[in-house]
Amino acid sequence: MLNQQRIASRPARAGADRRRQPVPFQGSKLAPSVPCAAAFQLAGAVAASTSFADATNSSSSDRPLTGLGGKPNVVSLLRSRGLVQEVTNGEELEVAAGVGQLSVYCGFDPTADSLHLGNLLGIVVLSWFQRCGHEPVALLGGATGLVGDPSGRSTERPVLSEEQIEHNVSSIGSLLEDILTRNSQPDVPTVRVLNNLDWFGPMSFLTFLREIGKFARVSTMLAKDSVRTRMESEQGISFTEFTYQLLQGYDFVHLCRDHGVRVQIGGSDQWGNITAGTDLVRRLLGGEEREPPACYGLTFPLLVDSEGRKFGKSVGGAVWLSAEKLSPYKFYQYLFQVTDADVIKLLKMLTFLPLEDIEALQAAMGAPGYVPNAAQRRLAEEVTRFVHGEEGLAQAIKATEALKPGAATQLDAATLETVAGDAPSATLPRASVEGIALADILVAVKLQPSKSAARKLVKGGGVYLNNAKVSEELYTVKPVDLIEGRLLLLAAGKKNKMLVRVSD
Ligand SMILES: Nc1ncnc2c1ncn2[C@@H]1O[C@H](COP(=O)(O)OP(=O)(O)OP(=O)(O)O)[C@@H](O)[C@H]1O
Ligand SMILES: N[C@@H](Cc1ccc(O)cc1)C(=O)O
Repeated sequence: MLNQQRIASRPARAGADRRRQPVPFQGSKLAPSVPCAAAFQLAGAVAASTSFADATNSSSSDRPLTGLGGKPNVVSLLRSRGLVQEVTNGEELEVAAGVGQLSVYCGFDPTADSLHLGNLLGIVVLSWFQRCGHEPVALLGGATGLVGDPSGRSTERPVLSEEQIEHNVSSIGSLLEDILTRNSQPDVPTVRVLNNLDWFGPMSFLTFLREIGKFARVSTMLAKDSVRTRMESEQGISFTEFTYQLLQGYDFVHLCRDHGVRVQIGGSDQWGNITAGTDLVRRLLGGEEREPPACYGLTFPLLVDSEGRKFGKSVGGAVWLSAEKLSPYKFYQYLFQVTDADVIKLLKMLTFLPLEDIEALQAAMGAPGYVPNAAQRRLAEEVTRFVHGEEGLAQAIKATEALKPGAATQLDAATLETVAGDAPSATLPRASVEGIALADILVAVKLQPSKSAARKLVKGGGVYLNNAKVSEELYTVKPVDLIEGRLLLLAAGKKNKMLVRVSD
């Protein structure tokens, strides 16, 4: 029996498949899973935070921005930032968004225990709706995750166990709630996090067939790209995945009828499922004598890598949003290293910076005196702050500073552990560290090939102990050198770093 009481319908604390036209994203210059040797050279900077008024100033839009209570119209704002691919009834939605508060939802299937950078677009768009006065609803696919969305996939999804899905629902539920709640202002509607297992769990198969299936046309279902492409493949498509669009479609019906949700958003690969929803809303909630509620779908372009593949879990190593799976430092570094060709587009799509600030950065990039990577730094700061908060950003900047060659940053064990995955590390017994010549330790951890080479390097000023230069040839390591009694950061030359853990 499925446990339906995980992330249930709880209020938050504070508050086509066709026409895929992905946004080319050249990817980072550095794959996230690759230890970032080059990244050690990058310096961080403390960023200024962006006020709501600034963030929603989209002066370069050529459309009138009229929204709720003096806030911009969310649809034109999203258009101006390249965040609209298709809308089911664009003009009408734009009018509706200026007239009253809308509830808008984005669904996330629990196919992993974290979301990734591609999914961040959905969170950003939800946040924009919220900033413009509308209510964001994050829907966890506790039920749909058990079925598997065929959209954008050439093969069947692996079936995950109920326990795994349950675990993933709980992890991504907390992540979504944390990000959306932390980034919401006091004067905007609070976030709701729902789980579709709450309504599908208790529904019998017969009820599904009689009350939902009866309203679905098989010809329309077959015409969806997600189904058509798979039908043409050797493997075909299972009945299970074929029905997926009806589950997502019915979510929209349920959310519209019971929660007043009027808009569904998603990546462009979700167009087929989203229109299945608007279609079912018309059929189930409208009739000869009653107008169906006006519901809308809006898709945003997919972020794709340099080879045009959807930026997600499977391609090139996911850039995870959860700090447990990817440290804020690595997340920051990934964004810091996107190419010049991508950075402006990403600033528009992934940050809340005013367009005029982004345009100013763009102009500065081509002008003399431009500090290299200033635009990348801004991108990394803004997005890291949005995902990991001020604390996560501070941690990322501190780690970046600490790993800068010759940095004079005060090191602490937490910072060092943060970057442990990026610098090589070694473990030595305490007796092989305390009272032992630094040159010998350099050899023991293979930073130098021989004692003589190590001594020469120390003497020449090429060795750093906890970021401080040591030039005494026979220097011996003392207990006070150990950071929190257990760690040393050694560097031979400016780039070769090694984290030494001391065991008892
Ligand atoms: N690269 C991307 N750019 C924009 N939106 C994306 C991207 N990847 C996923 N999304 C959106 O995030 C939501 C969740 O998508 P999904 O679970 O399919 O992501 P995924 O992890 O990439 O999937 P997969 O399991 O196929 O790798 C959908 O609305 C989807 O369109
Ligand atoms: N199908 C979406 C997730 C989703 C699930 C349920 C919905 O109602 C909406 C969206 C995806 O794979 O990413």
